[in-house]
Amino acid sequence: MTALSGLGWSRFFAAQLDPAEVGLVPVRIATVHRSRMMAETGTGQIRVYPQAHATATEFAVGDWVLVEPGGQTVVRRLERRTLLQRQTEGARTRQLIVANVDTMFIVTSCNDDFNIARLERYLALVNEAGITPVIVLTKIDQLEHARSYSDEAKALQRDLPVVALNAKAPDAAGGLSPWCGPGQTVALVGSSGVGKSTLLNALAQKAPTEAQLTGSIREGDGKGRHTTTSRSLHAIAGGACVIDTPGMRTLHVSNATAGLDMLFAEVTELAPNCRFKDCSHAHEPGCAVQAAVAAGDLSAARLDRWHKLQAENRANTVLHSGPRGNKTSNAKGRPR
Ligand SMILES: Nc1nc2c(ncn2[C@@H]2O[C@H](COP(=O)(O)OP(=O)(O)OP(=O)(O)O)[C@@H](O)[C@H]2O)c(=O)[nH]1
Ligand SMILES: [Zn+2]
Repeated sequence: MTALSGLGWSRFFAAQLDPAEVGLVPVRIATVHRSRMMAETGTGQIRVYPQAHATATEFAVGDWVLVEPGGQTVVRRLERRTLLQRQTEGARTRQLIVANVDTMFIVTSCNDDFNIARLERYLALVNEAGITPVIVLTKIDQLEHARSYSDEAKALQRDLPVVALNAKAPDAAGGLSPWCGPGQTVALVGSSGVGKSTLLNALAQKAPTEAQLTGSIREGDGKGRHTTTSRSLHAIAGGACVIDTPGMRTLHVSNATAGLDMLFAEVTELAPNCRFKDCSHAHEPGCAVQAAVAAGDLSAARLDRWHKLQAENRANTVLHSGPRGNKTSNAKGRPR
């Protein structure tokens, strides 16, 4: 394993290099501040600058960029595998949160933190970004009754991987190893206190060499309070790396139409069978979705959450007028 693959470098990025670019050095953006960025080289961090015509806000933590050997100016940013972004209130442009994350561990504990509606929000955003979601249920050692959190989590989305573990157990990282191979980048989200730091430490302790730890894992005071909000990259067990994403604490669903369709695939697939093409699945005659609820194939509560998230997505998605006055969503230029 090379130092770069421990930072998430993979064939997807290597394949993008032109023959003319073989002399350039790939580095990975670890922090972005106004005009200043720090990048991981595999042996340490260097300061890098956007090209003259660009600004740092066009870059996201996790981006791979090419620099001249010994240089600090970005020559080119490589195409992203995935991009998590969000609409900040009142802003016309979208804020880039993190790029090139392969797997998002959505962490929740097997207690009152477990909240289906919130997990669905995370899933919609993670799906939309092109990231593979994995639900990680922590604190199984503290389960008081036999409620099947795993079954409830699996029902949230088709083929959704769900891993239940005790984050404090010595083998905690083992359950996450399928997503932590060389060249992989993972990130964790979840509420305060669910065990994200505990899991991070479990993953980091199994890193092949201490020297590969390129940053401190815990940017806090040990009581769950974060003293710094800077995001960074860390090498972890199995040859993968993890990116801190504190920016995922607010969960407005916007520009997530495809992510919602994937989350609610059973509803999405029924819609073409409705009598009306633009059926809202609320009160129309001949609605295949309502029929599925009546037949007991779809729960009314799930459809209710579908309605709520659809409405929120519509309200928060900023529409821009395209060149010919055609309205387009600013997510990926999908026509609406
Ligand atoms: N018994 C048990 N305790 C756990 C488990 N996971 C985490 N804890 C404990 O729960 C508390 C909170 O864990 P953290 O890892 O700090 O939670 P966090 O998600 O990082 O929280 P923030 O830093 O506030 O975002 C700690 O006391 C952990 O030891 C688990 O699976 N089982
Ligand atoms: Zn319908």
